[in-house]
Amino acid sequence: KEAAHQRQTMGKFVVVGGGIAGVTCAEELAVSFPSEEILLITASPVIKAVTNFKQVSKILEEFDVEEQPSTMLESRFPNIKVIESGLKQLKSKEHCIVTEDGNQHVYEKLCLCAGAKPKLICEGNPYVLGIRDTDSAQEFQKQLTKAKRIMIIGNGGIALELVYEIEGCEVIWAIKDKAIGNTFFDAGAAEFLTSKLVSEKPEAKIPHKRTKYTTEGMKKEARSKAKADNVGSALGPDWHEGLDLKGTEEFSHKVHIEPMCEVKKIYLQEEFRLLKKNSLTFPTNHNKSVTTDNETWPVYVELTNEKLYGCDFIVSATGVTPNTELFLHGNNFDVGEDGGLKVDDHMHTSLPDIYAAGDICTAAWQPSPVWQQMRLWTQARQMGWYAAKCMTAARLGNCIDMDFSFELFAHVTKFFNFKVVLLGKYNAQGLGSDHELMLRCTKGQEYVKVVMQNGRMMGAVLIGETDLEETFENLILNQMDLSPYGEELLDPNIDIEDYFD
Ligand SMILES: Cc1cc2nc3c(=O)[nH]c(=O)nc-3n(C[C@H](O)[C@H](O)[C@H](O)COP(=O)(O)OP(=O)(O)OC[C@H]3O[C@@H](n4cnc5c(N)ncnc54)[C@H](O)[C@@H]3O)c2cc1C
Ligand SMILES: NC(=O)C1=CN([C@@H]2O[C@H](COP(=O)(O)OP(=O)(O)OC[C@H]3O[C@@H](n4cnc5c(N)ncnc54)[C@H](OP(=O)(O)O)[C@@H]3O)[C@@H](O)[C@H]2O)C=CC1
Repeated sequence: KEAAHQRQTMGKFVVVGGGIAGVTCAEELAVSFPSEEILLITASPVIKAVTNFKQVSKILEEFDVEEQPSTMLESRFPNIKVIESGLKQLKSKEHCIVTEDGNQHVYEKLCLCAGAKPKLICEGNPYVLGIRDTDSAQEFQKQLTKAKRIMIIGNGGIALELVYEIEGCEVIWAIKDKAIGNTFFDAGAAEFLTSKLVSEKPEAKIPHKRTKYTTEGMKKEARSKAKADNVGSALGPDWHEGLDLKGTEEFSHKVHIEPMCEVKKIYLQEEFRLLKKNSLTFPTNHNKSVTTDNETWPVYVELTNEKLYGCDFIVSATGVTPNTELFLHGNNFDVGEDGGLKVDDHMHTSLPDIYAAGDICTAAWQPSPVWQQMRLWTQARQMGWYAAKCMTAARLGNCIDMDFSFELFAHVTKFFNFKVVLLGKYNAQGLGSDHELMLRCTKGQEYVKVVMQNGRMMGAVLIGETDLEETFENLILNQMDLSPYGEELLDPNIDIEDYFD
């Protein structure tokens, strides 16, 4: 009977997910097959579009991101049809998917781009927030306007951005490591940035790109549906620019770092009262000694260093888990250690005619020695584009080489108002002890680190306006023997661009 309600539609190329990976994939397929209908199925009422794309160098790229109603995508690409409905079931043996609206769609080739969700330190606690999409960011902002003190757990991208942006609220930042920003920096770079964190924030920020949210005209009920299902697309560059991240107090910046610890236990107010333990006040420069806090807080966090703090709420900025659960049901996908769908060097999963791209997938090919997967906006775009190219080649029976963007890891972003460029094995990941570091640092201005192995450049961290990215990108790509140049490589008096011209 249910089947009678289902309208069977035929689709050749079907893409699931309206984030940057899915949209890029659908766009590229639409260009390759202009006379075919490409189906984009997405649970969120808005899609993410890349605009103002700029190739900064061979591999480094910059772009703006716009959140747009799906009709805008359909008008730009008349052969893309967006279906605003969550995917309910994947029947890989039958080459068919079922959406929540009850319809079935038969695919010839399918690309799964359903992203990831925050990996929270504990599920179901109303005082533990994760940040992923526009709705969760707005919820965070709403809670922050009423907060005097919050706790941030995690030491990656989101935590780094938040501790710098939040004003008028005490922030206790608990990290597992000795130094801040372990996913992006070593201790040296962390020290360079920490000095910026403890000094005043500058009045004028450097101009930069921002995410625009053009949600006007979007159906209200559709947005609240996405919110209830927690399936919005991930935020991206400068996501916090549109949000006023201010607590209840008048001071600008108050961050206390608790290094080398994790969360031991979280207590709600009543549980804490029964515990009959003392919590601590916010440590300040003037008062580093341990003092009992007399305030009552909605939630308390006990750390593994035995310190106990009360706060208004906790942000769990502790990484992401790929959204694979639904697809694994009844389908025997190979899954990576991080929970992503394993893909080969053609973005193909272990199941016939199913591809995956972006945060949902785990790169399971033998990577170039200077590339690694990170769940980033840029990689989501590159993977979505390349997956479409591979799907096209498979349909036409053509061979296709791995895209050049996977030759070298390259990421440009901004932390603490500094431009940050990461290239190759920027933290000597996987290089063992057989490598050397060269450093150049001018406090408050720039930090340059290169990772060398056997005289070859393997990676670099460039913080500030160093203008070195293009040259270093080339040096890493061409693996030239740089031993004759020694320390001169970072000599600020030598114009390195001319040197290697
Ligand atoms: C706060 C924050 C800041 C970030 N900042 C940066 C940054 O500065 N630079 C950077 O490079 N990266 C950044 N990232 C990471 C970046 O946003 C992600 O890596 C990237 O957006 C992933 O894109 P995606 O298309 O794979 O997934 P997503 O953007 O998560 O999109 C997944 C899509 O799938 C849909 N979907 C999910 N389940 C279903 C289903 N069952 N049926 C149908 N559709 C479904 C969703 O609605 C969504 O449209 C940030 C992430 C966050 C959370
Ligand atoms: N500017 C940029 O490029 C930005 C990128 N992003 C991206 O968005 C995604 C989400 O960001 P985010 O959540 O910060 O994820 P990240 O993966 O960047 O960082 C997660 C952090 O949480 C730590 N962690 C993991 N589990 C625990 C735990 N149980 N207790 C304490 N710490 C823990 C990790 O440590 P360990 O590594 O030791 O496990 C790591 O420091 C990431 O893919 C990130 O790359 C986000 C913001 C900005």
